Amino acid sequence: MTDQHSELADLLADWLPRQRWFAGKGRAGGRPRVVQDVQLSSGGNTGTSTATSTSTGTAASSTATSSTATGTDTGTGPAAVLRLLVVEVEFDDGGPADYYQVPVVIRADSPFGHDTFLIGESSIGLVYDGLRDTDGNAALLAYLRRGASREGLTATTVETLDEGELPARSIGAEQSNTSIVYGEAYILKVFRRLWPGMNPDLEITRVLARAGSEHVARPVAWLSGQLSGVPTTFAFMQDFLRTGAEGWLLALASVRDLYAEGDLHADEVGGDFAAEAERLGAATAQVHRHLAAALPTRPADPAALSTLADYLHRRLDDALAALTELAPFEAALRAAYDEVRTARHLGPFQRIHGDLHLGQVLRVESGWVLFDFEGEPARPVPDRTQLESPLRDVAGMLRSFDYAAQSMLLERPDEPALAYRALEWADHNRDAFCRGYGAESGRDPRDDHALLRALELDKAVYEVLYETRHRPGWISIPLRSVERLTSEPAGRGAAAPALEGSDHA
Ligand SMILES: Nc1ncnc2c1ncn2[C@@H]1O[C@H](COP(=O)(O)OP(=O)(O)O)[C@@H](O)[C@H]1O
Ligand SMILES: O=P(O)(O)O[C@H]1O[C@H](CO)[C@@H](O[C@H]2O[C@H](CO)[C@@H](O)[C@H](O)[C@H]2O)[C@H](O)[C@H]1O
Repeated sequence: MTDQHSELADLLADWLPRQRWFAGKGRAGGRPRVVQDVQLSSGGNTGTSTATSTSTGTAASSTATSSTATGTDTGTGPAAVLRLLVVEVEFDDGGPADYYQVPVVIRADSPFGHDTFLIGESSIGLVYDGLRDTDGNAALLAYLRRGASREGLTATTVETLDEGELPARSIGAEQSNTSIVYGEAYILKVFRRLWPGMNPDLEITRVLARAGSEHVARPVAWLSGQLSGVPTTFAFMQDFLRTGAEGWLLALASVRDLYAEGDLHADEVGGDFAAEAERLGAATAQVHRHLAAALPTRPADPAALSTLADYLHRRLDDALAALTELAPFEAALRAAYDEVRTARHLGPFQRIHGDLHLGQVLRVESGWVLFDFEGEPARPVPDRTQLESPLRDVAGMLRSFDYAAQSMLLERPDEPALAYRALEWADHNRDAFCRGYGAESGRDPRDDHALLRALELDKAVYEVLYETRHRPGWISIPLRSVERLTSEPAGRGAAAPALEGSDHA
């Protein structure tokens, strides 16, 4: 590390743990080291660039070109210098190091009049979070537009990007990554925690777009580099769906309606969400069908189910080691996981979304669009790209209905009537989602009750950990669900009749 990099590392040691996307909270030590530093703009430098434009064959971009042009990158970006740092963070526990992407803008002085985006002051100048800095955002767009390639960091575009003025706004203070919206035309997600290899969000979205799915936003560009010698996705740009309404907010509006109507049931209030939940179930099933057709699958035979049960036990081991709250439920959780070994499962294991919830879906005019196919951010990427039961996504969404209803009770804990209504709202929409999924896939997920229940429990266990780390005030939501689901008799919910000809493994 150069002196300059040591200085930057010192600033980051203080700044990184305060970022929502920093996954090392709770791990002692946390020593950052700058392992890559690529200058993307300099207001007049002369690095060599290779412009690349390839066809991804996406549904909506049949005119995508395949051309390569080499030239000199004159660094036509703004005067502020954008540098893309990759930072390795080692911990005292001796576990594997984590890698983070930290674009920074170095400035001689502040144009902002505040230091909200300031990482710190160093001998080379003021160091700003490059994704919150307007010049940094502009430089990143310029790099993508040019299809530039510098020091192994290559921008690939599906087609020429809109050349108009696209003012940037950054979103994602409370997200796993940081996204920048450009003029309501594009959204660029810059992956914060890096794992070697292609990011599953890019991989899966491209597969679905190529298959003609209406349930993803069109991929338009990405930025790839190297990590540990492996080609790795650094950022991913898609069409911005400007009229999209987030599923989570729509669901909350519906819950609010129900809570406001003292005497009415979930299906009687104006904001009933069930028709949307049903459509969302159908969209999810269609996405699963496309993924099963385009990517590898494997039979969900007893060996695969046993491996899955072992995996659920291991996740529980980790959660129990990290916190005490789940200990009272351990025996019941393990019993539920063991049921998976002899569960029935129609259809193969396949690639899935991996972290599906109401905050990962947008309602546009034509229906539901799913995004963020990255899987659970806390899981290592090689783990997230395993072939899995599609019921994991169903379970994720069922948990989300529970969250929507329960989150609004957090501020009104002593109202039993509302608590009852929350359960009613969640059940009503969970049923609708499963109905929609079943109508599209030919099998109602509730037919695979043992597996669905185990996966819901696994998700709730993950959520207990997630909330402990990120939103301690919300931990009661998944904990109560663990309590409720583990006290359910094993057969509940299996009542929905299996469809004719169902093949039960
Ligand atoms: N194509 C899109 N069009 C409009 N908004 C989007 C699009 N993709 C994502 N978003 C919005 O951006 C936010 C962040 O996206 P997400 O993929 O969930 O990032 P993260 O990985 O950081 O969680 C989401 O809350 C969503 O509302
Ligand atoms: O969206 P991310 O990929 O960052 O997912 C993580 O954060 C989610 C919260 O933002 C978290 O989801 C949990 O909270 C949601 C409500 O905020 C709820 O709808 C989900 O059902 C619940 O799991 C997600 O688990 C986490 O991976």
